[in-house]
Amino acid sequence: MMTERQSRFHEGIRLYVITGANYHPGRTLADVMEQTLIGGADIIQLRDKTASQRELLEQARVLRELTKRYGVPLIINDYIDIALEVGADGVHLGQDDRSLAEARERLGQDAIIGISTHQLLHALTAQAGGADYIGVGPVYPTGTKPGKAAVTTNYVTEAAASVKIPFVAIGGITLDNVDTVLAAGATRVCAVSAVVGAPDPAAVCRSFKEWIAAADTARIAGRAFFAAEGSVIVSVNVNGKATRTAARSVLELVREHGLENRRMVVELDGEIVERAAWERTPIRDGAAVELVHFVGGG
Ligand SMILES: Cc1ncc(COP(=O)(O)OP(=O)(O)O)c(N)n1
Ligand SMILES: Cc1ncsc1CCOP(=O)(O)O
Ligand SMILES: [Mg+2]
Repeated sequence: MMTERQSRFHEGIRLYVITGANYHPGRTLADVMEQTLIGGADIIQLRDKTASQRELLEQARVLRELTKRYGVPLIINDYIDIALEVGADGVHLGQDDRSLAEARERLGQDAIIGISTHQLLHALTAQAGGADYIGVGPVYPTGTKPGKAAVTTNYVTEAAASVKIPFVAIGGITLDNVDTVLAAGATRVCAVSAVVGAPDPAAVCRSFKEWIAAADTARIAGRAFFAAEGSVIVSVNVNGKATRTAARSVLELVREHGLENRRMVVELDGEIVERAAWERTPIRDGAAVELVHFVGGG
Protein backbone atom coordinates (compact mmCIF):
# COMPACT_ATOMS: atom_id res chain seq x y z
CA MET A 1 0.00 0.00 0.00
CA MET A 2 1.30 3.48 -0.89
CA THR A 3 1.42 5.82 2.10
CA GLU A 4 1.54 9.55 1.56
CA ARG A 5 4.83 11.19 2.43
CA GLN A 6 4.62 13.19 5.66
CA SER A 7 6.46 16.49 5.26
CA ARG A 8 8.55 17.74 8.16
CA PHE A 9 7.66 21.32 7.20
CA HIS A 10 4.85 21.19 9.77
CA GLU A 11 1.84 23.39 10.40
CA GLY A 12 3.53 25.23 13.28
CA ILE A 13 6.28 26.67 11.08
CA ARG A 14 5.17 30.28 10.63
CA LEU A 15 8.19 32.54 11.06
CA TYR A 16 11.18 31.69 8.89
CA VAL A 17 14.41 33.57 9.54
CA ILE A 18 17.37 33.59 7.15
CA THR A 19 20.86 34.59 8.19
CA GLY A 20 22.40 37.81 6.87
CA ALA A 21 25.78 38.33 8.51
CA ASN A 22 26.36 41.65 6.69
CA TYR A 23 23.43 43.12 8.64
CA HIS A 24 25.01 42.60 12.07
CA PRO A 25 28.66 43.70 11.98
CA GLY A 26 30.26 43.23 15.38
CA ARG A 27 27.81 40.55 16.48
CA THR A 28 28.37 36.85 15.95
CA LEU A 29 26.10 34.66 13.85
CA ALA A 30 25.49 32.40 16.85
CA ASP A 31 24.46 35.31 19.09
CA VAL A 32 22.07 36.90 16.59
CA MET A 33 20.51 33.63 15.51
CA GLU A 34 20.04 32.51 19.10
CA GLN A 35 18.15 35.77 19.69
CA THR A 36 15.82 34.93 16.79
CA LEU A 37 15.17 31.50 18.30
CA ILE A 38 14.45 33.06 21.69
CA GLY A 39 11.99 35.39 19.93
CA GLY A 40 10.17 32.46 18.31
CA ALA A 41 11.75 31.80 14.88
CA ASP A 42 10.31 28.44 13.80
CA ILE A 43 12.92 27.58 11.16
CA ILE A 44 16.37 28.93 10.29
CA GLN A 45 18.14 29.06 6.95
CA LEU A 46 21.87 29.53 6.52
CA ARG A 47 22.43 31.85 3.57
CA ASP A 48 25.68 33.65 2.83
CA LYS A 49 26.40 34.51 -0.77
CA THR A 50 29.95 35.77 -0.12
CA ALA A 51 31.41 33.13 2.23
CA SER A 52 33.69 30.40 0.92
CA GLN A 53 32.42 26.81 1.10
CA ARG A 54 34.76 26.22 4.03
CA GLU A 55 33.40 29.20 5.91
CA LEU A 56 29.84 28.11 5.13
CA LEU A 57 30.54 24.65 6.46
CA GLU A 58 31.84 26.13 9.70
CA GLN A 59 28.76 28.38 10.03
CA ALA A 60 26.52 25.41 9.27
CA ARG A 61 28.11 23.41 12.11
CA VAL A 62 27.53 26.27 14.55
CA LEU A 63 23.90 26.63 13.48
CA ARG A 64 23.32 22.87 13.54
CA GLU A 65 24.30 22.73 17.20
CA LEU A 66 22.22 25.83 18.02
CA THR A 67 19.05 24.78 16.17
CA LYS A 68 19.24 21.28 17.69
CA ARG A 69 19.28 22.86 21.14
CA TYR A 70 16.09 24.79 20.30
CA GLY A 71 14.43 21.93 18.41
CA VAL A 72 14.10 24.00 15.23
CA PRO A 73 14.87 22.82 11.68
CA LEU A 74 17.99 24.07 9.90
CA ILE A 75 17.89 24.64 6.14
CA ILE A 76 20.97 25.29 4.01
CA ASN A 77 20.66 27.65 1.07
CA ASP A 78 21.98 26.39 -2.29
CA TYR A 79 24.33 23.62 -1.07
CA ILE A 80 23.12 20.01 -0.87
CA ASP A 81 26.65 18.85 0.08
CA ILE A 82 26.81 21.10 3.13
CA ALA A 83 23.32 20.00 4.22
CA LEU A 84 24.48 16.38 4.01
CA GLU A 85 27.77 17.06 5.76
CA VAL A 86 26.27 18.73 8.85
CA GLY A 87 23.05 16.72 8.98
CA ALA A 88 20.83 19.75 8.27
CA ASP A 89 17.09 19.21 7.95
CA GLY A 90 17.01 20.31 4.34
CA VAL A 91 17.93 22.74 1.59
CA HIS A 92 16.46 25.74 -0.15
CA LEU A 93 16.93 25.96 -3.92
CA GLY A 94 16.20 28.72 -6.41
CA GLN A 95 15.06 28.45 -10.02
CA ASP A 96 18.72 28.50 -11.15
CA ASP A 97 20.11 26.18 -8.46
CA ARG A 98 20.46 22.38 -8.31
CA SER A 99 17.22 20.60 -9.10
CA LEU A 100 14.53 19.49 -6.69
CA ALA A 101 14.85 15.94 -8.04
CA GLU A 102 18.58 15.85 -7.34
CA ALA A 103 18.10 17.23 -3.83
CA ARG A 104 15.37 14.67 -3.04
CA GLU A 105 17.49 11.86 -4.44
CA ARG A 106 20.50 12.83 -2.36
CA LEU A 107 18.81 13.98 0.86
CA GLY A 108 15.98 11.46 1.02
CA GLN A 109 12.26 11.53 1.70
CA ASP A 110 12.64 12.99 5.20
CA ALA A 111 14.46 16.12 4.07
CA ILE A 112 12.71 19.48 3.90
CA ILE A 113 13.18 20.92 0.41
CA GLY A 114 12.09 24.46 -0.37
CA ILE A 115 11.96 26.10 -3.79
CA SER A 116 11.96 29.82 -4.66
CA THR A 117 9.09 30.84 -6.91
CA HIS A 118 8.29 34.10 -8.67
CA GLN A 119 5.12 33.12 -10.51
CA LEU A 120 2.33 30.56 -10.22
CA LEU A 121 3.84 28.23 -12.83
CA HIS A 122 6.99 27.89 -10.68
CA ALA A 123 4.81 27.19 -7.65
CA LEU A 124 2.72 24.49 -9.29
CA THR A 125 5.81 22.86 -10.77
CA ALA A 126 7.53 22.76 -7.37
CA GLN A 127 4.38 21.38 -5.78
CA ALA A 128 4.05 18.64 -8.40
CA GLY A 129 7.75 17.82 -7.99
CA GLY A 130 7.37 17.13 -4.27
CA ALA A 131 8.69 20.34 -2.68
CA ASP A 132 7.88 20.69 1.02
CA TYR A 133 7.32 24.42 0.79
CA ILE A 134 7.89 27.31 -1.58
CA GLY A 135 9.18 30.85 -1.19
CA VAL A 136 6.90 33.46 -2.74
CA GLY A 137 8.82 36.60 -3.54
CA PRO A 138 10.44 38.99 -3.45
CA VAL A 139 7.16 40.56 -2.44
CA TYR A 140 8.85 43.97 -2.19
CA PRO A 141 12.17 45.20 -3.60
CA THR A 142 14.95 44.39 -1.14
CA GLY A 143 18.60 45.23 -0.63
CA THR A 144 19.18 41.60 0.35
CA LYS A 145 18.56 40.59 -3.26
CA PRO A 146 19.31 43.76 -5.19
CA GLY A 147 17.98 44.06 -8.73
CA LYS A 148 15.45 41.26 -8.33
CA ALA A 149 12.01 42.39 -9.50
CA ALA A 150 9.27 42.41 -6.88
CA VAL A 151 6.36 40.04 -7.45
CA THR A 152 4.01 42.25 -5.35
CA THR A 153 1.27 41.05 -3.03
CA ASN A 154 -0.75 40.02 -6.11
CA TYR A 155 1.34 36.88 -6.34
CA VAL A 156 0.88 36.25 -2.60
CA THR A 157 -2.90 36.31 -3.14
CA GLU A 158 -2.59 34.04 -6.19
CA ALA A 159 -0.46 31.56 -4.25
CA ALA A 160 -2.90 31.59 -1.31
CA ALA A 161 -5.72 30.71 -3.69
CA SER A 162 -3.98 28.01 -5.71
CA VAL A 163 -1.03 26.43 -3.91
CA LYS A 164 -1.67 23.47 -1.59
CA ILE A 165 1.76 23.07 -0.03
CA PRO A 166 2.94 25.67 2.54
CA PHE A 167 4.35 28.91 1.18
CA VAL A 168 6.41 31.58 2.88
CA ALA A 169 6.18 35.18 1.72
CA ILE A 170 9.66 36.70 1.44
CA GLY A 171 11.38 39.87 0.32
CA GLY A 172 11.36 43.30 1.94
CA ILE A 173 8.96 42.22 4.67
CA THR A 174 9.14 44.32 7.84
CA LEU A 175 6.96 45.01 10.86
CA ASP A 176 5.59 48.01 8.94
CA ASN A 177 4.23 46.02 5.99
CA VAL A 178 3.67 42.50 7.35
CA ASP A 179 -0.03 43.28 7.93
CA THR A 180 -0.41 43.96 4.21
CA VAL A 181 1.34 40.69 3.34
CA LEU A 182 -0.90 38.75 5.75
CA ALA A 183 -3.98 40.56 4.48
CA ALA A 184 -2.98 39.43 0.98
CA GLY A 185 -3.23 35.80 2.12
CA ALA A 186 0.15 34.81 3.54
CA THR A 187 0.12 32.71 6.71
CA ARG A 188 3.90 32.31 6.89
CA VAL A 189 6.52 35.00 6.71
CA CYS A 190 10.23 34.95 6.01
CA ALA A 191 12.66 37.76 6.72
CA VAL A 192 16.34 38.58 6.76
CA SER A 193 17.22 42.26 7.29
CA ALA A 194 14.16 43.23 9.34
CA VAL A 195 15.12 40.61 11.91
CA VAL A 196 18.89 40.11 11.91
CA GLY A 197 19.62 43.79 11.26
CA ALA A 198 17.56 44.91 14.24
CA PRO A 199 19.12 45.87 17.57
CA ASP A 200 16.78 43.38 19.28
CA PRO A 201 16.09 40.44 16.91
CA ALA A 202 14.13 38.56 19.59
CA ALA A 203 11.68 41.44 20.00
CA VAL A 204 11.18 41.71 16.24
CA CYS A 205 10.49 37.96 16.01
CA ARG A 206 7.95 38.20 18.83
CA SER A 207 6.18 41.04 17.02
CA PHE A 208 6.12 39.11 13.73
CA LYS A 209 4.60 36.15 15.57
CA GLU A 210 1.94 38.40 17.12
CA TRP A 211 0.95 39.70 13.68
CA ILE A 212 0.76 36.17 12.31
CA ALA A 213 -1.39 35.09 15.27
CA ALA A 214 -3.69 38.11 14.86
CA ALA A 215 -4.24 37.23 11.20
CA ASP A 216 -4.95 33.62 12.22
CA THR A 217 -7.54 34.82 14.72
CA ALA A 218 -9.32 36.84 12.05
CA ARG A 219 -9.23 33.92 9.62
CA ILE A 220 -10.56 31.44 12.19
CA ALA A 221 -13.36 33.87 13.05
CA GLY A 222 -14.16 34.00 9.32
CA ARG A 223 -13.29 37.67 9.03
CA ALA A 224 -11.01 39.44 6.62
CA PHE A 225 -7.73 40.61 8.09
CA PHE A 226 -7.29 44.23 7.15
CA ALA A 227 -4.04 46.00 6.48
CA ALA A 228 -3.13 49.18 8.31
CA GLU A 229 -5.16 51.73 6.33
CA GLY A 230 -8.52 50.19 7.20
CA SER A 231 -7.05 48.55 10.24
CA VAL A 232 -9.02 46.61 12.77
CA ILE A 233 -5.85 45.17 14.29
CA VAL A 234 -5.18 46.72 17.67
CA SER A 235 -2.67 46.16 20.43
CA VAL A 236 -4.37 45.40 23.71
CA ASN A 237 -3.38 44.16 27.07
CA VAL A 238 -5.50 41.16 28.06
CA ASN A 239 -5.13 39.96 31.63
CA GLY A 240 -1.73 41.62 31.80
CA LYS A 241 -0.45 40.14 28.51
CA ALA A 242 0.34 42.36 25.51
CA THR A 243 -1.36 40.97 22.42
CA ARG A 244 -2.74 42.00 19.04
CA THR A 245 -6.31 41.34 18.10
CA ALA A 246 -8.69 41.76 15.21
CA ALA A 247 -11.65 41.91 17.62
CA ARG A 248 -13.75 44.99 17.03
CA SER A 249 -15.89 44.78 20.15
CA VAL A 250 -15.73 43.40 23.67
CA LEU A 251 -18.03 40.59 22.51
CA GLU A 252 -15.61 39.60 19.73
CA LEU A 253 -12.68 39.65 22.14
CA VAL A 254 -14.58 37.44 24.60
CA ARG A 255 -15.41 35.06 21.71
CA GLU A 256 -11.78 35.06 20.61
CA HIS A 257 -10.89 33.74 24.04
CA GLY A 258 -13.64 31.10 23.90
CA LEU A 259 -15.40 32.60 26.93
CA GLU A 260 -18.71 33.71 25.46
CA ASN A 261 -20.76 31.10 27.28
CA ARG A 262 -18.96 31.36 30.59
CA ARG A 263 -19.96 33.20 33.73
CA MET A 264 -17.64 36.14 33.57
CA VAL A 265 -16.95 39.81 34.09
CA VAL A 266 -15.20 42.08 31.61
CA GLU A 267 -13.28 45.09 32.78
CA LEU A 268 -12.20 47.60 30.13
CA ASP A 269 -9.71 50.28 31.19
CA GLY A 270 -10.75 49.77 34.80
CA GLU A 271 -14.53 49.92 34.18
CA ILE A 272 -16.84 46.89 34.23
CA VAL A 273 -18.71 46.47 30.93
CA GLU A 274 -22.20 44.99 31.33
CA ARG A 275 -22.83 41.91 29.17
CA ALA A 276 -25.64 43.72 27.34
CA ALA A 277 -23.10 46.34 26.21
CA TRP A 278 -20.37 43.96 25.02
CA GLU A 279 -21.45 44.05 21.38
CA ARG A 280 -21.57 47.84 21.12
CA THR A 281 -18.41 48.51 23.15
CA PRO A 282 -15.42 48.94 20.81
CA ILE A 283 -11.93 47.67 21.54
CA ARG A 284 -9.53 50.54 21.02
CA ASP A 285 -5.81 50.41 20.43
CA GLY A 286 -3.94 50.33 23.75
CA ALA A 287 -6.95 49.15 25.76
CA ALA A 288 -6.40 47.22 28.98
CA VAL A 289 -8.86 44.38 29.33
CA GLU A 290 -9.44 41.98 32.19
CA LEU A 291 -11.44 38.86 31.32
CA VAL A 292 -12.39 37.34 34.67
CA HIS A 293 -14.22 34.04 34.47
CA PHE A 294 -15.49 31.98 37.35
CA VAL A 295 -14.36 28.41 37.61
CA GLY A 296 -16.62 25.77 39.22
CA GLY A 297 -19.90 26.29 41.07
CA GLY A 298 -20.81 27.57 44.54
C1 LIG B 1 12.70 30.85 1.88
C2 LIG B 1 13.52 31.34 0.76
N1 LIG B 1 12.90 31.85 -0.33
C3 LIG B 1 13.63 32.30 -1.36
C4 LIG B 1 15.01 32.23 -1.33
C5 LIG B 1 15.85 32.69 -2.50
O1 LIG B 1 16.51 31.61 -3.13
P1 LIG B 1 17.22 31.87 -4.55
O2 LIG B 1 16.19 32.35 -5.47
O3 LIG B 1 17.98 30.67 -4.92
O4 LIG B 1 18.22 33.03 -4.23
P2 LIG B 1 19.45 32.99 -3.21
O5 LIG B 1 18.92 32.99 -1.84
O6 LIG B 1 20.24 31.72 -3.45
O7 LIG B 1 20.22 34.22 -3.51
C6 LIG B 1 15.61 31.70 -0.19
N2 LIG B 1 16.95 31.60 -0.08
N3 LIG B 1 14.86 31.25 0.83
C1 LIG C 1 16.75 35.51 -0.30
C2 LIG C 1 15.61 36.22 -0.90
N1 LIG C 1 14.86 35.66 -1.88
C3 LIG C 1 13.85 36.43 -2.30
S1 LIG C 1 13.83 37.90 -1.47
C4 LIG C 1 15.17 37.45 -0.53
C5 LIG C 1 15.78 38.33 0.50
C6 LIG C 1 14.90 38.60 1.66
O1 LIG C 1 15.59 39.42 2.54
P1 LIG C 1 14.92 40.66 3.28
O2 LIG C 1 14.00 40.09 4.29
O3 LIG C 1 16.09 41.37 3.92
O4 LIG C 1 14.25 41.49 2.25
MG1 LIG D 1 19.76 29.93 -4.43
